[in-house]
Amino acid sequence: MTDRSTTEQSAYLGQDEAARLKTILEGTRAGTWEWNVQTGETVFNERWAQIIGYTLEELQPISIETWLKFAHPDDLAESEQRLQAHFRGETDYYECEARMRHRNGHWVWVRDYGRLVSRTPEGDPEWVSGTHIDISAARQYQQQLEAVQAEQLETIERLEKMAATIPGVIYQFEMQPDGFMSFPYASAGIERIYGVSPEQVRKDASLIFDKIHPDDLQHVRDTIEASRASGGDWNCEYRVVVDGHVRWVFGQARPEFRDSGSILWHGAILDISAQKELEEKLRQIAITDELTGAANRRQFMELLSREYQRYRRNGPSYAVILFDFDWFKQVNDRFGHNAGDMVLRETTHLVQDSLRASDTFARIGGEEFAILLPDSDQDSAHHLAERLRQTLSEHSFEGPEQCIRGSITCGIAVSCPQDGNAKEIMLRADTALYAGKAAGRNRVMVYDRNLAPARRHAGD
Ligand SMILES: Nc1nc2c(ncn2[C@@H]2O[C@H](COP(=O)(O)OP(=O)(O)OP(=O)(O)O)[C@@H](O)[C@H]2O)c(=O)[nH]1
Repeated sequence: MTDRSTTEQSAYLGQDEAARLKTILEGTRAGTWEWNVQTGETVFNERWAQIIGYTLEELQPISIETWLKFAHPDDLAESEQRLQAHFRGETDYYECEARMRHRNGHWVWVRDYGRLVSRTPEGDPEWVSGTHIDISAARQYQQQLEAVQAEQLETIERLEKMAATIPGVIYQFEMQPDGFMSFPYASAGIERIYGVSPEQVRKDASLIFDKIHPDDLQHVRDTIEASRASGGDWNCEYRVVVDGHVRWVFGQARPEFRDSGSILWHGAILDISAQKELEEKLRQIAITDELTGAANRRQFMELLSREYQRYRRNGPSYAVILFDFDWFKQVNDRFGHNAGDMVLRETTHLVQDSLRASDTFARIGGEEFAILLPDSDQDSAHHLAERLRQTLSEHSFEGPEQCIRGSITCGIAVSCPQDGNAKEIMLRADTALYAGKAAGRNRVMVYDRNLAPARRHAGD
């Protein structure tokens, strides 16, 4: 401490208490007022006048009317009410916020504190004293803050409304360094997708993971881990099961690596069940024969190709049965095309009833069918073909007017290590079928290298 400040300190402490209190008050920049309720006598300090842009001198003569003249009329009623409550002893202090007209015409907000300091011998309020503190800057700041908050609220409401229109959920998903996961934000749509509320998962994401289809859970975890490790977007299609109801969803999110060490993904999960359903319908249409509902040639060749690849990788042998209606042209000619269609449809049902789930049955041409028998040899294929031939030759196809009887000829071929592609087995089965037709029809013929080559190229 310097000599000078020591001297100042001694001078300050040397003052009497009233003078020191005055110094303290001046330091707070508070306007002071004292008012005799009974006589109307009023005393303000210089600061009181300064707050509204005047000197005390300019406001003379001072009375309670001075306050009433400068205070905002709308605030006076409230002020009066609080003052009376204090006089009645209901409050320890009188406290009020009010506007006062500044010399320049604008309003200044003051916080008005006061206290009754004496009563008349009859007990009526006498002297009241208090302070005015200029809170305009704080009020302005408060108003700006409220405006910003209102704007933020409006933005959130707007986003919530937009979020409600999408078939899914907008969210933030957070992973802590210790692996703990939560959804700090999730739009209301999370209820529709996962059957849980945003509040339920705000602190803990495990409820969501419980709803992911068990077959897809690892995939979801792996893709999240890949996004965490690479910093790339998370993209994932998976199933969600809520109350036994399966729903397909597509999730996409971008990770943000935070200073705290946690990762915050911002993204959306959309319900794509309808799209998946449509995709599945289109896929079914693309692989199904329209007339019979059996697989079509494209699907048959696709599955045959997979079986061939499996066989090449030391998989089990497989067999193909091709069969063709005998004299089908005559069926059409005698009974009409619709009756011919009915025979093809009914044949499909009869054959499908005789197959294993792993077998594939397809209509690969007009009245030509093919059966792919995985994990089968020549004997089992022959046995099945013979059974089908017999079933169909004994069957009466009930037409609108008369019963139709018919027969089929089958050609059989089995997988062969020398096959260079999936089509070769089809050529051999076709050669066997052609030989069966040539030998009189209504029979099963197994491929033999001594048979005459096929009349056409099955599988092309
Ligand atoms: N009703 C119906 N007939 C079809 C369909 N596709 C092909 N056909 C008929 O099947 C017949 C096949 O005749 P062909 O190839 O001469 O054979 P086929 O009369 O069965 O004689 P083989 O096979 O030699 O015993 C033709 O009359 C075709 O019009 C179909 O989708 N519906």
